[in-house]
Amino acid sequence: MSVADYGRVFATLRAGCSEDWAAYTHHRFVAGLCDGTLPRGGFVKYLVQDYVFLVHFARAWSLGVVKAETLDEMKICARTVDALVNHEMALHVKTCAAEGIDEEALFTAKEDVANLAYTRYVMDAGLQGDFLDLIAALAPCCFGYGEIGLRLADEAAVDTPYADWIKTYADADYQQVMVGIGQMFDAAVIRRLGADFAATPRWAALQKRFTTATQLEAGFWDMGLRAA
Ligand SMILES: Cc1ncc(C[n+]2csc(CCO)c2C)c(N)n1
Repeated sequence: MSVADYGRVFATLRAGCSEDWAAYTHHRFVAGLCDGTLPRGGFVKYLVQDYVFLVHFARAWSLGVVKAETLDEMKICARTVDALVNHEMALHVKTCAAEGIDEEALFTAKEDVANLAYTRYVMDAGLQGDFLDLIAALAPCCFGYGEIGLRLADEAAVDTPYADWIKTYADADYQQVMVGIGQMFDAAVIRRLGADFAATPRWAALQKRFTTATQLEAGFWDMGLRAA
């Protein structure tokens, strides 16, 4: 498994904002997860905020069901909503429970503005635009964490206390979900814009959605470091 398996659309968008992409995926917060030097307080603050993030992301993926034009698009979006609310959030609940934070406290946690800005930006991309606008804004989250998970599984210190987090995103089943999302993205873009999608007049606007969401991901890590 490698990022090459995430598809052509993602590869093109990633190459279209390589500096922002590097700032997101090689952020100091990520380096701290990798070598274990990230302060625990920063990680817990991040996880609490990330729980709220996933609640709103599940809403945005649900909007994908509404905006889908094919059954395959609908299935992938519905499956992702299920993965988020019934599986991915379990990591947050388990880790936070060990810190004395229960799920009710997670659900009602006060959102940091960097968190709020990101999820509402994605939601608005989908409300204002069509399915492609929505998925361009959703993409950095999926493929960025997939890419980070794969890299950290190789590079992480054996004794990093963040091995559970890394395992969640490097996990083969999880990677397969990312590959499925990447295939759906490719099909959705080619269906609407054609195989030469990057040469179409719409492409710049879709790249902008992806780049902005990538910058908001970096801002999310910054928030975790502010708490540390
Ligand atoms: C700030 C932030 N960005 C991305 C993810 C990872 N993520 C969230 S939804 C999703 C798609 C389906 O699981 C993925 C990979 C996260 N947890 N927190």
